[in-house]
Amino acid sequence: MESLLVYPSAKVSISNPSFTSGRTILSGNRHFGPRDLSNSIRMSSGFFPLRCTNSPDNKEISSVAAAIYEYHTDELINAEEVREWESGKSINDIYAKQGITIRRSCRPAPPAGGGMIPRNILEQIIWDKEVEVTQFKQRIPLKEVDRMIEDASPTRDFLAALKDSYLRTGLPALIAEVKKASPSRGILRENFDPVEIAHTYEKNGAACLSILTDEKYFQGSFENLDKVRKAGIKCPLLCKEFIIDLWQIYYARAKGADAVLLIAGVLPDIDIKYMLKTCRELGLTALIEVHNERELDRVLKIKGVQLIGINNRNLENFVVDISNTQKLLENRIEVIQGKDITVVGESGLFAPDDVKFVHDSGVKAVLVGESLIKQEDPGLAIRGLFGKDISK
Ligand SMILES: O=C(O)c1ccccc1NCC(=O)[C@H](O)[C@H](O)COP(=O)(O)O
Repeated sequence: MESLLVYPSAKVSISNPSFTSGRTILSGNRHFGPRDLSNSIRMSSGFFPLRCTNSPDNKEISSVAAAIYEYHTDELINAEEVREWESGKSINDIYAKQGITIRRSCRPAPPAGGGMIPRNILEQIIWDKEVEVTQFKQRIPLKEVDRMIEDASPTRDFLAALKDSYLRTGLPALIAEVKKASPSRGILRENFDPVEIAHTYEKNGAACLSILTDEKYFQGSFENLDKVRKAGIKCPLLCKEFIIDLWQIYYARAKGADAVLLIAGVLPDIDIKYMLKTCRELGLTALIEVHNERELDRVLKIKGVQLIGINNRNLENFVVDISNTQKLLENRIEVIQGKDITVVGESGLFAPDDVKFVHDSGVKAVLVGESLIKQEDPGLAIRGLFGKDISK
């Protein structure tokens, strides 16, 4: 059965049996915009096979398309990005207008002429992710992921766990990161047992855990996420991944995630909106990460955002500066509090003074990897980071 390739903000195409963000639409296929869809799709019930009456060969399309179609609220259909895409503007031009400097390579079907060279490590990671996700989707189509989700246990409330911990300790709630390696620091821990680390983090007061799933750059895996989830850990789990496609969100849910990371420096507003909606439907919390004022202001305009992470690390050049959290919150804390948004301070936190500094700036949670994972007992290291035992 052929499937409908759908990109939320844009064109759809009948081509191969998976759905993808439309940037990988293959040449030679006929493209449809959301308005075509609204006239042509007969929905059965929500998530199930449909018939696309204006497809070239009137084939059944995937259930995913139904889910995506449902998302075409008026707001999204009329979004400026959709109009721009339909009028032929390139996805990277649309991104650039929102201040997104990370381009898409549209691999594994490169644009005619090719020749794009990544401008920085984050761009390289995203381009590799485009290929990886395409391969993953061929191996495990969404229908299969859907079946896996049916067997998965219910999600736990990531945001509530952060809020409870903050109320209990009066200190920023800890999201402790299970991270073996990183592009900026190389191997952080040789003797890496994700389940053992997760247990010691939980025992020593972490409210939630962040599990790296990227293999190439962080030596993480979805298997680690699955293992930690099945090891009796009660803390809610963040799937720390470079998400560029809805499939990854479904897969994260199937593998035991309670929350996913959405990076505003990589995703345009319309993707963030779709992905937030998908997260809500799957019972997942979305942690939306920003690094600069422009990204934060974009995200603050999106309805339904509850959790924002301010990354002190510039992912394009690895420079870490914890005053970034203060700089971004300085003039926005009232707006943020008014919307009841919880802010997480991310990266570069090593000592109680660092935690106090970001707390004073307005964060109610922190995401910490390196300074814990490098210690012999990463759980005990939590006491050093907070200057006290936060488990009681
Ligand atoms: O950590 C990196 O080198 C890195 C490089 C490129 C993209 C993302 C990267 N890290 C993700 C994170 O921001 C951190 O894992 C997280 O905030 C924890 O930071 P830290 O406590 O400094 O390990």
